Amino acid sequence: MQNTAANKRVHVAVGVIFNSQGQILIARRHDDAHQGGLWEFPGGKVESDESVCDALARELYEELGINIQTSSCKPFIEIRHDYSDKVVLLDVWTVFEFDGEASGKEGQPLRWVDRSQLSGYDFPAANIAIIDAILNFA
Ligand SMILES: Nc1nc2c([nH]c(=O)n2[C@@H]2O[C@H](COP(=O)(O)OP(=O)(O)OP(=O)(O)O)[C@@H](O)[C@H]2O)c(=O)[nH]1
Ligand SMILES: [Mg+2]
Repeated sequence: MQNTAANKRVHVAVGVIFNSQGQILIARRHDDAHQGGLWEFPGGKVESDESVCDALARELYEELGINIQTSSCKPFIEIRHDYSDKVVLLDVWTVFEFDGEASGKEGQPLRWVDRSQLSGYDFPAANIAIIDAILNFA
């Protein structure tokens, strides 16, 4: 099989996590990661044996040390984006309830920000549509 962007498509579970003050959690991607140095909403790749919500719960525990109930993730938006080196399907969910205090388990910087502050951070191109949806979210 050719090593094209199309067969490198990755399905990603992404969480827009709100705290009790309505702030949203963002994390800075490692410099050497794909889209490194940019800010992201936490999450990661869905494994073949997982539901998207199970994948999100696993990734949020691994990356942040928080626990979510799968009943507390709600579908928000799906974004397909073609980077020159890979195609991603970002399956974005909101999370309003979690246990524990988020910390950067992989050494990544974290910030809780008001949604009006999101425009002050650099995100991967696929995230523009996610941020628009957050700004229009009731
Ligand atoms: N988690 C996350 N990934 C994003 C966002 N926006 C975006 O384009 N991506 C892309 O989605 C892909 C997968 O995300 P990831 O790197 O978090 O995957 P992962 O946690 O499983 O990482 P790993 O490969 O180190 O195991 C990356 O190519 C990344 O550039 C976002 O807001 N959050
Ligand atoms: Mg990740």
